[in-house]
Amino acid sequence: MASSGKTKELHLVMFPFFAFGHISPFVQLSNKLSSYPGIKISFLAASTSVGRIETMLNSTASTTVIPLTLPHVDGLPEGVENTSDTSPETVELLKVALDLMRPQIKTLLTNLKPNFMFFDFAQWWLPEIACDLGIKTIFFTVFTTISNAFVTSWFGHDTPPTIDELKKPPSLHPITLKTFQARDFMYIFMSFHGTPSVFDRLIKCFNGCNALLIKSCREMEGPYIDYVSNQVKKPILLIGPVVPDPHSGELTETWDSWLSQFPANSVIYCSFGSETFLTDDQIKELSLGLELTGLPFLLVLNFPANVDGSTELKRALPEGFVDRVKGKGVVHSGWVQQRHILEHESVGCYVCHAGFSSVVEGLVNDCQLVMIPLKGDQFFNSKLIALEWKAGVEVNRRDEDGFFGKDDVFEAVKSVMKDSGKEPAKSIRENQKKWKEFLQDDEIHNKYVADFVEGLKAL
Ligand SMILES: O=c1ccn([C@@H]2O[C@H](COP(=O)(O)OP(=O)(O)O[C@H]3O[C@H](CO)[C@@H](O)[C@H](O)[C@H]3O)[C@@H](O)[C@H]2O)c(=O)[nH]1
Repeated sequence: MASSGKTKELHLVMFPFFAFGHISPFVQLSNKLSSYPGIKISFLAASTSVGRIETMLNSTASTTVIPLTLPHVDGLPEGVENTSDTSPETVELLKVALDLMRPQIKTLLTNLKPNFMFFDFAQWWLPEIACDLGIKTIFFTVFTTISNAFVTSWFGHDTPPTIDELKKPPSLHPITLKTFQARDFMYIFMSFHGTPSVFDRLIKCFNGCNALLIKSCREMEGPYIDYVSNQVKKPILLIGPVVPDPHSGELTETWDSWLSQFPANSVIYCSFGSETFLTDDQIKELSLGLELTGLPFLLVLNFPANVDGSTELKRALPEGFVDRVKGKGVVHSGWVQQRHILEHESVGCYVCHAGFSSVVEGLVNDCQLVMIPLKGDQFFNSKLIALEWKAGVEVNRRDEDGFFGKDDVFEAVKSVMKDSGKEPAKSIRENQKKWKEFLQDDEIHNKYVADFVEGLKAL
């Protein structure tokens, strides 16, 4: 092991799945830990993502990004090494490539000899090779504990749960899922290209790791942490809320001057993160709903990598919409400086997909959250925020297919943005403030990190 010598250095290897929604939390974890004395980090990444990851990591001498070579997989175009470069048809092939990397990772670990390997949900084979090499493994789940509680509800089932069972997960009682949400979850039990399903990967990760690391804390998700702990029967380490470090740089002049024309807290920022795409119907209803509110808005809509964003926008937006909202609403496709935008004083409402980093960024910037969760963990994040923390609202959807209409969007925005002195807006704002304070409390963060490092050393 590398920790010999007087410094008692801990060498950690980070290995997220090839998706920025996964890479970002691993980067945030690395940034929290790299400033801790005696910690050295090696960050494994597909070679085409290295440059971007290096810009996200705090530049300390103790963190190194190590490029990986993805093997050739029939059907996966050369150079496609991240979910952001794939199409829905090829996305599962990234897991095929990942599974073929076992020998490469084994050689790398043999040379690096780290103390701990932090790995992601897809690398089900990792604990086995690490164990052979005497390296301890930490399964770092990038999802909220409520999402993990849902998944672990089905531990011990011989057959996949039915839609009706999925709608009433024992771990979430009394919270239930709608039919369209339960149907979406059938995905995790499906196998593609002969590789293990997400559920089978998760079981192997939970069972094989030495400990589970969750980016949450008792204050945020106490009962779910207890539930997961009971289900997985492994030590659980908590790193606390992973709130991104203060960002650097300024908001570009174009967006700054556009937003600055409007009164404080009046603009709706609407976006769906890095890998969530809306259907044509959803785009239509959402844009008409934003128009109905009468508030200024910045709507960001993205599309899979294999289609042209501006062509898709022209096709999907309602006829005449862009002209009608000119001066008050703007639609954009592509990456934006989300944290700078949410921080802008004119922005007061964030309509989003409930990706967890995004909701945290909304809460700490005093934006009222209106959530339209579209897949997977987003459904649970939204329930946590809207039903347990009561710090935001979810747009009403039809049970069977998840349809929402323009009026549903309008009503949800209205409920948090109009009459802020009346219920429910009043208590939602109070709760948002309470969570903002908690999420920004450095003392709590530092204590969690210190306890986590001690917990790691004790393993
Ligand atoms: O144009 C953009 C889009 C995103 N971001 C940033 O990207 C991050 C997105 O984070 P989040 O909303 O948590 O994740 P996504 O990458 O959108 O979502 C994926 O990953 C999350 C887990 O990390 C899951 O909760 C989601 O379901 C999954 O879609 C945030 O820091 C945003 O500020 C930008 O800066 N600009």
